Amino acid sequence: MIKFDAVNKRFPNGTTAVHDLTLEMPDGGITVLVGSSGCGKTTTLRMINRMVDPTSGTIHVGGKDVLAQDAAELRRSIGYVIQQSGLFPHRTIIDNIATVPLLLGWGRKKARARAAELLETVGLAPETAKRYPHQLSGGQQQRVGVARALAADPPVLLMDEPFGAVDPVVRTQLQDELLRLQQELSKTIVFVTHDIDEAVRLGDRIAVFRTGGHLVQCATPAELLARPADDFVADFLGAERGLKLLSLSTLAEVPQSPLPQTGRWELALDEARVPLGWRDTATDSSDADLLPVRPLRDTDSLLSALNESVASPAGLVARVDADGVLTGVTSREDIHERAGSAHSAARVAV
Ligand SMILES: Nc1ncnc2c1ncn2[C@@H]1O[C@H](COP(=O)(O)OP(=O)(O)OP(=O)(O)O)[C@@H](O)[C@H]1O
Repeated sequence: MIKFDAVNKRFPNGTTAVHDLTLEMPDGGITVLVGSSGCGKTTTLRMINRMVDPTSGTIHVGGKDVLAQDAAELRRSIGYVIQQSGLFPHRTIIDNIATVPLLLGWGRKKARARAAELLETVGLAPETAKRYPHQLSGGQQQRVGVARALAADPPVLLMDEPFGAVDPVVRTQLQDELLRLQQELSKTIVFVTHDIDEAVRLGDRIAVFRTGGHLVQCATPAELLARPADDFVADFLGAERGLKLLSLSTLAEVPQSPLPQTGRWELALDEARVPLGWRDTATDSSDADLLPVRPLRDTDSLLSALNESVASPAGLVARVDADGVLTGVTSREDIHERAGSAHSAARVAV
């Protein structure tokens, strides 16, 4: 666990970046730090590995006071990922990833073997190893940055806007990868972002900061969305915070029924019973006129289901298994009902 106790950071020019911060970041979880620009997120993160030292207060990592440890040694024992990936431009990818193991005296062979293994872990092809950073896309460079931070298998990973510089599609992929990796590795991760959707998606806990380095609220995503501590947090979460809450529940527990055989709209299926689109039986339409269907799986969110139920001309969501084969349908009313109960549950649960 990472523990901040009454921590203050005042820079020599008089700026208070962090004000009286007391915060616990649990072991094996992702704590996301959010807040507007300049509210002290990066400074908070950098105090964990002593790139910045606090003016007062204490910080413990795994029960040890960081100020009592050698700063360089501490830094090597904590993974660190930043927005511009921070790769060494004149070193190959494999050597970039092997940096910390080499510094720790692992020997070139062992360090490279570990780096090659990590390339695969973060979803990069083995031939990437011999390339240089400028020969990779932004998203690939970020993956290398994550691999490099994981190289010495540190228990703690600090990530400062790691996916801020890539487009939204790549960003979602990188978030998925991080969640998959985290299921395997259970690192203690501190993740800084401006993006509240990213925070809700990744965070086990979210800490919201206000200008002047004040922590306003630290809670699970569901609690934050259902019960923001004050107007500042509510504004920060945005007008759609009710909908964001639905992104945290899945369709799994919403009942489904067999495809109705009557009604104006018919769901066209292929031979394997994979949905193709909605056919309007009131007109003389062909397969080319089918209206689009976006079938959903049990793992899809209630927010996706609500979206699809509004878009579907039949007001029905087509449900499919992992192979895309139809398992049943769910009505718009059932999804609304479930959405309402997800809200009531989040309001009372703490
Ligand atoms: N080395 C420094 N010297 C003086 N002031 C600094 C220094 N580093 C940061 N600050 C100031 O401390 C405050 C907090 O900065 P910090 O980078 O921690 O915020 P942030 O929330 O990470 O911001 P952003 O989201 O824009 O990255 C800001 O007012 C910043 O200008």
